[in-house]
Amino acid sequence: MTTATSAAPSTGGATAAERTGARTPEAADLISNARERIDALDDRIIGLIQERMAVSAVIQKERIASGGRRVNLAREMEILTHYREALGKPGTALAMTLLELCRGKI
Ligand SMILES: O=C(O)C(=O)C[C@]1(C(=O)O)C=C[C@@H](O)C=C1
Repeated sequence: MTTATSAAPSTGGATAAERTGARTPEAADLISNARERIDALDDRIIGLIQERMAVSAVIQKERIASGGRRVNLAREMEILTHYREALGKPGTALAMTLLELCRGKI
């Protein structure tokens, strides 16, 4: 087994081991590739959240213009349940954060 000590010029001279915490070049390679996929997924997730915020703003504007309130708690309960059923308890926290991003703090 070789150790992961090769320097990476594109990242300020840190070794693959330092960048990834791996102890072999093979592990460092796998981790680097998987991190690229995670970065790409995070970019898509952020884009989807921004799209969700825009759609939510359309709904809220229309409801307020029609004389209604910004917030619809019954709908928020449906969303919280949806996320909790899909992701467990942390899903509820995630949905609450999404709702805060979309309608502000209440
Ligand atoms: O579905 C609505 O009625 C919305 O206004 C959208 C939304 C959301 O972002 O999901 C935002 C605020 C409401 O309190 C409930 C849900």
